[in-house]
Amino acid sequence: MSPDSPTAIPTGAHGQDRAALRRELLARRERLEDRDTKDAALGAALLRKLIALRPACLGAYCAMRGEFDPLPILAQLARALPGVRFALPVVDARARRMRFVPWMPGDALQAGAYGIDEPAHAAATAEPDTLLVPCVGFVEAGLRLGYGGGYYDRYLAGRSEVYTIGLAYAACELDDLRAEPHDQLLDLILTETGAHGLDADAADSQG
Ligand SMILES: Nc1nc2c(c(=O)[nH]1)N(C=O)[C@@H](CNc1ccc(C(=O)N[C@@H](CCC(=O)O)C(=O)O)cc1)CN2
Ligand SMILES: Nc1ncnc2c1ncn2[C@@H]1O[C@H](COP(=O)(O)OP(=O)(O)OP(=O)(O)O)[C@@H](O)[C@H]1O
Repeated sequence: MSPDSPTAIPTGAHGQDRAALRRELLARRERLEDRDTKDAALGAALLRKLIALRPACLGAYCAMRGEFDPLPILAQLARALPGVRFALPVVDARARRMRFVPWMPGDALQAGAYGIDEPAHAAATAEPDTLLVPCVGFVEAGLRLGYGGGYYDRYLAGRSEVYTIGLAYAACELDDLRAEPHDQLLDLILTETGAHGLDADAADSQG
């Protein structure tokens, strides 16, 4: 547990039952207070980190179920880093796979699998060098809990060069989560109160 998140959920209550943990975490996210303040703090930390990283192609996502919405930050980043490209996931639910499709702020979106918005024009495929990863829960070391589809783990398997930034709220920190063999550690996890994950110290020192 990190010092700035005294509320990390003890997994003891649920053992390592990922489905039960997911339910509790999603309920916590729905009950979050001061969402606007938290979103502003997380958005500012994310923008600062991205300007320092200077991605060529940033993979993002369209928020659902109370996730942090990164799209406003993309528009700000485009102004700060001329030439930066973006991509959004397009899900093939039957194959349980996703790929990334080029997208720029203002381009059309339409509802896709699970009701998540995706680019309306999805013929091209992009290969992001930096990826924003929505987290249902996380542990300090950079392990992430998602919705249980395994989409990000499958996408990232064999793409170890992609720099991964998990986005979460501090209330969704778990004190322990047993890694499964397919789980991919995230390089960095940003919340409204700080940085976690493999690269957290570097992020802190960049402010
Ligand atoms: N905004 C956003 N987009 C994303 C993800 C995400 O976490 N957030 N994904 C991250 O992976 C992928 C979609 N993954 C998902 C995986 C499961 C469910 C879902 O609703 N599962 C049902 C279980 C039913 C089933 O297995 O078919 C459920 O939770 O009730 C939704 C999205 C790609 N796009
Ligand atoms: N690289 C992989 N190859 C094959 N199956 C995988 C791989 N990664 C994950 N899976 C499968 O996907 C399922 C869900 O994994 P997990 O519970 O870690 O999902 P998640 O990370 O929470 O979901 P998501 O990424 O969709 O938000 C597991 O049953 C796992 O076996």
